[in-house]
Amino acid sequence: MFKALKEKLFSARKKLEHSIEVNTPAQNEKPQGISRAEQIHPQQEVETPAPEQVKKASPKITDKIVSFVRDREFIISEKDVNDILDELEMGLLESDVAFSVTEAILARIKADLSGSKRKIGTSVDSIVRNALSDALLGVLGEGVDICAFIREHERPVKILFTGVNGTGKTTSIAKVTRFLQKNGFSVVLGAGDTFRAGAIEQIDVHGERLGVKVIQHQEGSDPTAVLFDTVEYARAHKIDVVLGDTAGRFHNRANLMNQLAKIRRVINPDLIVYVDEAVAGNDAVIRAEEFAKSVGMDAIMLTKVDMDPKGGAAISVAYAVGKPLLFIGTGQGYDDVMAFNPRLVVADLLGDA
Ligand SMILES: Nc1nc2c(ncn2[C@@H]2O[C@H](COP(=O)(O)OP(=O)(O)OP(=O)(O)O)[C@@H](O)[C@H]2O)c(=O)[nH]1
Repeated sequence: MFKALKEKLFSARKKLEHSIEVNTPAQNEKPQGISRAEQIHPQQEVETPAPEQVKKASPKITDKIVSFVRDREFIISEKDVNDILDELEMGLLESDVAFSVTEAILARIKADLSGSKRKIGTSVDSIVRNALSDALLGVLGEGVDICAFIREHERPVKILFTGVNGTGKTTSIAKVTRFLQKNGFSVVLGAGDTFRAGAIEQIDVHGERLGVKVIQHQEGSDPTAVLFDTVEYARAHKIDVVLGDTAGRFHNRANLMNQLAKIRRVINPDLIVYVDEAVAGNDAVIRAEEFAKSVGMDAIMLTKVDMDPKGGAAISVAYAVGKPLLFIGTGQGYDDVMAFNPRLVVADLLGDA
């Protein structure tokens, strides 16, 4: 996942480490006797003992100087990081990370690194890695534990899927069904996309394969009525979760937008999940922003992450919209779905997974 983005982050990480390494004493240099004091950078205001004093120093004094040297701190200058951050900025933008998100990542790294202090003996690698990790987590947010969310809410929990046509919404509903089943929840599906020809049949096929009931009406019927019946069915059969399909829509289609407003009013969903595809890159982020402004959403699902080496949409969308990325689709099979866990994703991006 995110091969290109990983390479850019890796390159920036190594260059930052090198820059800090050459401008402050090397991490692996162990203070060796008294001569170590002489290696201290002259700007660091260390009172370097005169060589003759050092020669005469008792072992105890020598130990003290060595430990003093080891505990010295070196300030990492803005210069050490600036050039590399310019390069990282280009790399992030090329990977389709949104401009505002790129700026937020860079600002955080800069704030964390420049002016910070590095002690002799601390690893440059961990300083840089932590700065990148914090910056990425800052834009990815905390994520959502969907299973905990369902447990904490009154049943049935109503989750509505909406978004742009043709991005894999129906397949995603099937994948989430499988995910919830594996986590011990019962599911009923509502065929609320009554607008697109074939959509009802498509979700019906998924329902049959997954062994879940699909509530459906005629093509062209009122989706609110379908979803209302789905919620009633769930109540009557003590089903944990209602997953409601809705017609894919663009924010400029007034009739479909009004329909969605009606569904929200009547069904009162616990979560509205906006679905779009990661391969759309920055366009997906812009669409999500527009959708959030015009309709509103509670969480996001990005499909086709497996086909997107850049990773920009997945990194950007939660920050851009101010809502968590809930799931990512990672293939065409029912099991190809991951609950989005920012910490695991960052560990993977920085090569620690
Ligand atoms: N590689 C990959 N393909 C996916 C993923 N999610 C969906 N697809 C594929 O995308 C295609 C379209 O998915 P559908 O669920 O049929 O969506 P749609 O019919 O285009 O339209 P809507 O349901 O309205 O979004 C199908 O071939 C899916 O298998 C994913 O995460 N990765």
